[in-house]
Amino acid sequence: MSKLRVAVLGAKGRIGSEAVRAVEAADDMELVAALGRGDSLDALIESGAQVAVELTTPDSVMDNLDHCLRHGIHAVVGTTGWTDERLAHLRGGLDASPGTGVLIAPNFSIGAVLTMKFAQLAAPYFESVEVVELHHPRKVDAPSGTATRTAQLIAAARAEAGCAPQPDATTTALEGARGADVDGVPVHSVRLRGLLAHQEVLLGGEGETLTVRHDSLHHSSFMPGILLGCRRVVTVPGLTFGLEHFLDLG
Ligand SMILES: NC(=O)C1=CN([C@@H]2O[C@H](COP(=O)(O)OP(=O)(O)OC[C@H]3O[C@@H](n4cnc5c(N)ncnc54)[C@H](O)[C@@H]3O)[C@@H](O)[C@H]2O)C=CC1
Ligand SMILES: O=C(O)C1=N[C@H](C(=O)O)C[C@H](O)C1
Repeated sequence: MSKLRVAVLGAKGRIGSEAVRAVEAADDMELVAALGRGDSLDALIESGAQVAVELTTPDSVMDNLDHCLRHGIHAVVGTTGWTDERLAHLRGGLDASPGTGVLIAPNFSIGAVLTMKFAQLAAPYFESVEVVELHHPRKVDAPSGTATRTAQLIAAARAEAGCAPQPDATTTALEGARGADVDGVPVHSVRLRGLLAHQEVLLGGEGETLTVRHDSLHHSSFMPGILLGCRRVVTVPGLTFGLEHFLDLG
């Protein structure tokens, strides 16, 4: 059976360099290109890549994806910075490239995907929910893509269940003290030397609290999700948002 031809964009970065090793080690894949900032995207076409794994920066991802879609190359995207406007632009590119698939995964680790599921499930049963994400200090964006997605899922679950707004008597606060407001859910970002990628969802009700915590301790935690994404994205045209859609979570 022929191997899946995979390229990695952002190949010298923290997660990109790990992805290069993971693709090289996968029996069913061939690493055909490993591109860094400044490398010509023509190499993607010349390499015959079927899938591009996009692990660059929020300022590069859109141009890279535009290029992939123009050439019918499927994409597995871990890069953060997604807004409604960016998603609308991407959908336009996909409409013009029928048959091409793009997976955007706010988080490739199974534990983080489950954290989001658990938080979504629990959120309607508690009066208060806040998200705390903790990352290494070289991260350029805040809140994390995972925390933003988690808060959006929580807010949607609470809206669907008809939950009242969260109790909060704050009338004066130093700017930022209550975190960022993502669809009504406070999200707090910590940047700390020694950490990699961590998240807590704090839920509070009458006389009880529940904490759902996930820790990525090494970039290897993201690799099974990236490889799964490459295998599946070539079979699912259009936009898939969230790795959970490629997992059988029941
Ligand atoms: N979805 C997930 O599970 C994960 C997502 N991430 C996200 O992946 C992105 C990268 O994270 P890190 O590796 O920590 O950052 P990093 O800064 O270590 O790596 C990014 C790399 O991309 C390169 N780059 C920038 N523009 C480029 C371009 N146009 N073409 C090719 N390479 C380019 C940079 O030179 C750098 O080497 C971030 O948005 C981060 O949030 C990181 C870990 C897990
Ligand atoms: O920058 C990182 O490191 C990570 N970025 C992603 C995010 O913003 O959610 C995924 C994970 O948290 C690691």
